[in-house]
Amino acid sequence: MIKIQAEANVPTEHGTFRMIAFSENENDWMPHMAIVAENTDFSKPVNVRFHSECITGEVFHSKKCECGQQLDAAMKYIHENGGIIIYLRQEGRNIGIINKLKAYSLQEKGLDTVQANLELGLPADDRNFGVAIEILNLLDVKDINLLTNNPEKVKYVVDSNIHLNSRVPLQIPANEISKGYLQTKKDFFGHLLDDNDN
Ligand SMILES: Nc1nc2c(ncn2[C@@H]2O[C@H](COP(=O)(O)OP(=O)(O)OP(=O)(O)O)[C@@H](O)[C@H]2O)c(=O)[nH]1
Ligand SMILES: [Zn+2]
Repeated sequence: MIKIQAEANVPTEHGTFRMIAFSENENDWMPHMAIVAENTDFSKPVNVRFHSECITGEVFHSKKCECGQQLDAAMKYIHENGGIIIYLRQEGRNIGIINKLKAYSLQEKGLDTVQANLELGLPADDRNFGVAIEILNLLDVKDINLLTNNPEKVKYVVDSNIHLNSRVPLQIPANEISKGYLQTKKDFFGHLLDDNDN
């Protein structure tokens, strides 16, 4: 069972957030995180994003995906409207950074995101959002607006004890490099993306 291990207020470029670390024990160096905007009103549906770690996109501003821009957009959104980002340590859709770089290497040879994972003998997406539901329960959140384009995340909430009030799209316009990646998300995973954006 995970629990809150530590929490503190952290000022950022997007405002100040309460950062909370969740794990089974305090020696976990990669705990899941929740960042809670100061003006969050828990008596109304809470804006929530489940965000999977992407070191290439978020730290190094990779152009292959839109994860860094989505994280920034979500921080800005919850700073303005209240809400929580649940930052999940699911690098590379939970195959880890070593396997993700191996997959990128295969992508350089022409495979798409999904084909590359399968070629490595790994699932196309190995994530489970159950832990995000657990975190919402620990924070006593019962009703949410979910910031996502991913129908799988929507399904996890619908199948849980949390009420889904609405889905808020979080679309970032494609660039020349991310175009194919976004098209695969739409075609293979059924992500809810508008045509004119990718
Ligand atoms: N295996 C693999 N993982 C990737 C690749 N590109 C991005 N990722 C990972 O994908 C995760 C982000 O998931 P996405 O499927 O892009 O988006 P999502 O979070 O499911 O959906 P949204 O809520 O709409 O953003 C992060 O963990 C990234 O590290 C890739 O080419 N291969
Ligand atoms: Zn990414």
